[in-house]
Amino acid sequence: MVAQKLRFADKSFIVRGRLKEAGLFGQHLFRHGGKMVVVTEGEIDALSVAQALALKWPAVSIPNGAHGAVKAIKAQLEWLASYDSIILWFDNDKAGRDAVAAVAPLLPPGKVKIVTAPGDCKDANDVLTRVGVSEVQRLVWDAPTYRPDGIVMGEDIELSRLQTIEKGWQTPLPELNRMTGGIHEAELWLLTAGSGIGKSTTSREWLKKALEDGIPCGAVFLEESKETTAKALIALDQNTPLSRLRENPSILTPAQWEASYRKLIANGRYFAYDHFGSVESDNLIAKLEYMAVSCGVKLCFLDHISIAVSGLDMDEGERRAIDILMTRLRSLIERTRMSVIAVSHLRKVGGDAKSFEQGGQIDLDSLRGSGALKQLSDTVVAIERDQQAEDNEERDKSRVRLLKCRFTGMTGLADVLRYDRNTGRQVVLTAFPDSVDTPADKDDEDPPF
Ligand SMILES: Nc1ncnc2c1ncn2[C@@H]1O[C@H](COP(=O)(O)OP(=O)(O)OP(=O)(O)O)[C@@H](O)[C@H]1O
Repeated sequence: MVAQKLRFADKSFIVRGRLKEAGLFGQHLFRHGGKMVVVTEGEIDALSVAQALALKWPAVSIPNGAHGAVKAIKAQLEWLASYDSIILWFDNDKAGRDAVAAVAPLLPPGKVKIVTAPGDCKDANDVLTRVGVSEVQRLVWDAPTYRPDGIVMGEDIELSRLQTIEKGWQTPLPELNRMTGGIHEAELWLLTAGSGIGKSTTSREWLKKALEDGIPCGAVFLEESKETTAKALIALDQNTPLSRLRENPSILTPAQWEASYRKLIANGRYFAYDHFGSVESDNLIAKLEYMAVSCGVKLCFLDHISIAVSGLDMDEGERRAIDILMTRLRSLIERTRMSVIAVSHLRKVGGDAKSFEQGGQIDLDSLRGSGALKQLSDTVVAIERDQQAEDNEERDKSRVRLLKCRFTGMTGLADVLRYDRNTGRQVVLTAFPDSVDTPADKDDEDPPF
């Protein structure tokens, strides 16, 4: 005997000796190893379970109540693990439930089962005295196996959910669509190019098509006001260069303004982020979450990553800030299932290599700021163009290069685009391959998300 616990009629108790050395209450009666052991929160509960199981099965109790559960279990881990099945039956109250949640992950995975006393019964002794022996037996034998949060049995993954069609939204670029399958639910796409090559122009073209396809869209263009973005969409719709429309709004008739405005802006599915010059990253993530959850946005355009992190006050600089933003963005996308197309910049090329503004070839390591950009994105699309080409036609021609695509694994050159200076539109020079749906074929289809 190393210790004695004395319990008085008023439920107060004192301890004599060294309880720390005593192990679990009742443990000394049972051997090392066996099929099953029941662990309760109190001594009387252990006696109750033992009696209900005809004294044939080990039943022990932690010595110090719920608050000492973790320590007591940790000290006897080896002995408990020697049993095939460890049944935890703690009290049906907050302290008991918290103790089970803290103790269960300490024990070997797959061995732990949990009993919860039914209804208003507090513990095993309560069940024995108020309901009876057979209920105690039933609860012990039927105890469900403990599984940590987030672990799912294969059987619980429904077959029908595996058979759903995963259709991507088709961008305006047919070859890119063929190579990627389009933008699927909960995907993070990066769009990158050298300075002034046409990232924003491309994003707006895609945004316009998504709105026409009936998809609720978010427009987070951090370098321009919400009015400029809206004006740019109207300019695209009216095949007018934005610069011309800004200088002279009356090149469009009131009816033209109204028609494009109703179609693309005031249509119930266009949501713009009014950033007022503040682009603090925490705030940005909260706004994106709101767009996804409360506004039902399925496709969000974020132009661009570097300005989104400029509000983050980070000693470690831009790389760390981009890591954090990308990680938050990724988890937001997983939570909300919204897809994001984010614009990202390129680093300066070193040495004699051609710059990205002069048509230099882009690869994944050209992304500026952090490895997280390529790692956490599903798809990375680059646009290459020689801004300084002698030949006008060559200067306005850009090549779309797929750098990464998780969905299909394809990479390489995709579409070729020509920028039409008279209309401000990107014209796709790629021929529509037979296998790709033309926009006309898709008229009567539902949107993919
Ligand atoms: N393929 C193209 N050929 C020629 N000019 C283009 C092309 N695409 C866009 N432009 C024009 O180039 C200018 C810059 O385009 P845009 O703002 O889209 O570039 P960006 O890559 O987003 O620039 P930044 O790096 O400053 O964010 C715009 O005036 C646009 O009209």
